[in-house]
Amino acid sequence: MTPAARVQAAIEILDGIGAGRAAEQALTGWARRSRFAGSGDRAAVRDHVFDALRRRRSYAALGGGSGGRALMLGAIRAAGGDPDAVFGAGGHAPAALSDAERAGGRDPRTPQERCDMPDWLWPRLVASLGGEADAAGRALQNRAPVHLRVNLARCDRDAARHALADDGIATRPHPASPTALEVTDGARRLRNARAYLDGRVELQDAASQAVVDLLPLKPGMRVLDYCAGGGGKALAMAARAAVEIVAHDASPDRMRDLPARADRAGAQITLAATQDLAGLGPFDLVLCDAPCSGSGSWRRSPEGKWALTEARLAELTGIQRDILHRASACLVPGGLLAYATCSILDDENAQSVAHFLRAHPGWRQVASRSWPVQHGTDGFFSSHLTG
Ligand SMILES: C[S@@+](CC[C@H](N)C(=O)[O-])C[C@H]1O[C@@H](n2cnc3c(N)ncnc32)[C@H](O)[C@@H]1O
Repeated sequence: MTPAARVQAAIEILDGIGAGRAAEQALTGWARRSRFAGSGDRAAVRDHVFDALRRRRSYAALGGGSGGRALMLGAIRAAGGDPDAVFGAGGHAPAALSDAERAGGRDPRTPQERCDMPDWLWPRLVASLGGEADAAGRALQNRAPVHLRVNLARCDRDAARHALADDGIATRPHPASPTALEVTDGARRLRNARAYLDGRVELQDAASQAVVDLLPLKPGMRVLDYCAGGGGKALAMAARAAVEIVAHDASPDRMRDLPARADRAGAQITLAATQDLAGLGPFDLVLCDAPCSGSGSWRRSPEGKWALTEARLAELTGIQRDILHRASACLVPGGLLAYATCSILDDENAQSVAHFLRAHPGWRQVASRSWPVQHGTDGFFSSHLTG
């Protein structure tokens, strides 16, 4: 496909997303209809689409509209390119620009437009991050790096780097965690790399790894991963210390791949349904990697930025408070309750913790840390509580 034909494909996919289709679904539908597209084409079209979703607001301002054509016109203008080299370039290129399209568009005006944030959310971001809100918003406009966790139960970081290099994947150590690598070249080869297939490395953001590094895990401890999901943190805990891990999730289906992942990593993890928790406890440590807005990972899932509403945020904080309350009942006296989110919003972080402490006299926070998204990882928060 020519570069202009890739832009036309992105326009069609963005129009599908604008009509209500999920981004992945719209991309898969296009790929099925476009057997002529090679892997390089598919990757380039995907990048166009996700770049436009991350920067939907500023591209819409620059392109003079919210449809696929306007967003891609905005993208070209934002990059300082020549729209006429793409629109009307012939073949499968987008049709030539109309006079109205040529005359339309303007620079983004407000900080929230420049940072691609919804209006309602901007004051909350400023309240959460103060002068860093702008930097965080701008960080979320860019693609996320690919981070790996080295499974130290299997090999050390240097050995993993060499094994990956043998399969054409270049990495460098990431400062956020002693287990973290950042892929600098060859990320698309990862799925077939031997070190990935045999469990020496896992895909995991460096801040996610750092959240686990902070847990005071000791051999023999009984640990509950209360919101285990796919089990990324449960696997990281298992690799760090000989602890007994029980994984739980309100939607057990989310844990369906965990047994195979644990096998691959050489880890032992017991899956538990909610009704079994009382019989399996109490635990020395309970990790609540709570459901949240995902605002710290909107580089990876940019649709979430535009889908979040005030009502949904309020619902999420309610769920987080309920989880903290329930999880605290699973601990031995004096055990550690570790709360984490991949959110950069105070509402879900310090405020959810403050609410728990107000409702549970005798409990106190013994540690708290944030990983700002503008420092090269997903935005993350963690708090350690004990009662
Ligand atoms: C942030 S994700 C967990 C990610 C996972 N810990 C990892 O590292 O891969 C949050 C999980 O919480 C689960 N969840 C939502 N509400 C819950 C509840 N009330 N109790 C327990 N888990 C819940 C969701 O199903 C989701 O899988």
